[in-house]
Amino acid sequence: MRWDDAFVEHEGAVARLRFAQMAAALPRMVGVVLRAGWNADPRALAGVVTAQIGLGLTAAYGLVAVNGVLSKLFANGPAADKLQQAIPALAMLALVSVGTALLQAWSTAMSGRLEPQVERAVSTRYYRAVTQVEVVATEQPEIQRHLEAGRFGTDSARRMLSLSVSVANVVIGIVASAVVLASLHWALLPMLLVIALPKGWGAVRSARREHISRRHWIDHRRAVATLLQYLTLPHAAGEIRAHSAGSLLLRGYEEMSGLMETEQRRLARAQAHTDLVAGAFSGVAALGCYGMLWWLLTSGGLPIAVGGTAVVAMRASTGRLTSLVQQINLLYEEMLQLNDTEEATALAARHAIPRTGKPLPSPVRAIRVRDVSFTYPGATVPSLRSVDVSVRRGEVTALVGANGSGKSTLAKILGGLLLPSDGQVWWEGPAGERVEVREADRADVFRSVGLLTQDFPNWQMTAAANIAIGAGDRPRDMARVKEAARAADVDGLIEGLPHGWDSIVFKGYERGVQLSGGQWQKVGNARSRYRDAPFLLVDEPTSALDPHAEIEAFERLRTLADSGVAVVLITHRLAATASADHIYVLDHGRITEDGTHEQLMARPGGLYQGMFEAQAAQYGLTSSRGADIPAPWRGTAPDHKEETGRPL
Ligand SMILES: Nc1ncnc2c1ncn2[C@@H]1O[C@H](COP(=O)(O)OP(=O)(O)OP(=O)(O)O)[C@@H](O)[C@H]1O
Repeated sequence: MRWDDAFVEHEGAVARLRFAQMAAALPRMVGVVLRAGWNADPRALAGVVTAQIGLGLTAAYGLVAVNGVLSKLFANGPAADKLQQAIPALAMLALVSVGTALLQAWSTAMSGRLEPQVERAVSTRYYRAVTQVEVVATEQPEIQRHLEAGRFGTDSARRMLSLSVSVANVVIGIVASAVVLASLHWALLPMLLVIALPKGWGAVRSARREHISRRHWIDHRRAVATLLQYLTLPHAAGEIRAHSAGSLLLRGYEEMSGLMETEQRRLARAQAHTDLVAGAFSGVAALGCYGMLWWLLTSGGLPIAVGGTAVVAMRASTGRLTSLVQQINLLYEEMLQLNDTEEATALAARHAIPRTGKPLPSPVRAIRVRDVSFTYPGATVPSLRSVDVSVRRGEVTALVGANGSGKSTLAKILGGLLLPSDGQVWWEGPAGERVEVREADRADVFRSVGLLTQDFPNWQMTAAANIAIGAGDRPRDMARVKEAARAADVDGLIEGLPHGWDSIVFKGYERGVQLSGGQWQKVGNARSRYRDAPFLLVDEPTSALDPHAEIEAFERLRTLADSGVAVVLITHRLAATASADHIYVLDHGRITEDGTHEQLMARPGGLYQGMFEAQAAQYGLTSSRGADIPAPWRGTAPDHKEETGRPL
């Protein structure tokens, strides 16, 4: 389950990334973090930067003070006098320590304030971009993987900020030491670099290796996480016990974890090898440096006090370098992850639903689908072929057909979620003025549509939120939430729950309750009603309802259509479609028949007639015209056509 295709492609890209390119990428990524910090809280960012510069200066003054103390101590004269003369330099050292502590505290307070804001800014930008991606783009596995990979870097921004602060701190300290060392003797500076380089090389190499590995195994990690999630999910609890699915899942987890452990072992071995090589080179370099210092001291090129300061500075700098290498290693790892998030955000923007477009006619009266074909990305056959459909306000339009015939795909085309591969979808106004969906303002399209998909989400939220989320672009209106719940016949149930509308409709939370499948479907119906849109697309809205609830639900849809809404009903319950104003029959992505129930039943050997009679036979009803079949709203709803007329 490794990310095979993308793995090869991605490995190449990362492997080609040379040290210089990575060194160039680091400031860019730190720039992303700093920009996010500046936009979120400029005062806190300015505080952190000032504190860091101050810390660099105190480090330099500290070394100057050490040099002052040592020069006095190594000068000629009685010990008491030398100590006396060293007092001002010692006082400066003490002052520098107090200053360092104060600046450190200030930096900690400011970066603590800044970090969560930076994380929020980067996360919000990423998640906003991801939720605006065209549905069809999310169907492409390589896009989906890149978008998914971006998720791991959202908190990297926070860690990068804290690491950048530490790195800046250490770098400023090292630069200060370097300046002081260079001013003592020019040859001391290259020594510092020679010690640092091998460790820097080792750190970058390890970080790259880990990152490449993480990218290869991204699908694997997702699968392992999903397996574990099933084990604790309440809705899977029954099957896990009754079908012994738990042991199967655990076995799968163990096998997959075993593979990951092998990879971890490989990484650990490679890292140990790199560390050894880097440590050996660094050790040899340190030996050479101290040898050179010895030579400078013995050949008289360096006074003994300066030699002492150099040893203090080099020891401090070597300590700082070791910490710098560790910090840069972490920083680099975080940078690669943040880079993934930035790339995912940019990719999402490239595949985003356009934000501009022509406004729809006001009011929209109909949607006309003309000669529309649609093929899902990666599919070899089209799911829709040259489809012509008209959906009018004030009517119930039914889509029927065998499994996989294209009904849900057509509903998504009607709702503007998918754009046709060929053909047009026109949104039409009262005087026949029209806008094609590709040119339309899609936000306007989405505002005009209420949608209940077959697999609508059961949000782990309160009952009220589960309905109000049907119109996430409007502030919650409890009166309308209750009205929508009443329209879906679920208000009584919710009000009877121990915490009423505030009950969390998911077991396992405090105030959590469990709803049945049919009750959930009513909540889903209420949600699409709350949308209050002129076009309502409902895909199998009654599949989990009992017979009475089902009949009532269809009657309510009829009433809704009579009030001027266009209802598009997808169902396999053909008794319900019998009263639809117009029925389209799909077969392998084509519309093979359309008309009223009576017209379709009058076509001997027709697909609709065959399906209807097959269902009727289950009830022992045999009429070939379906006259014996009680349509759910026959006789109960007013004659809507007479009452409302056909608007178009
Ligand atoms: N996301 C997708 N990616 C690729 N192919 C898809 C996708 N969704 C559906 N299909 C294919 O498109 C065809 C039509 O599917 P669709 O879901 O529209 O059928 P349907 O008529 O709604 O079926 P059902 O009655 O079973 O709900 C099927 O062959 C299906 O496999």
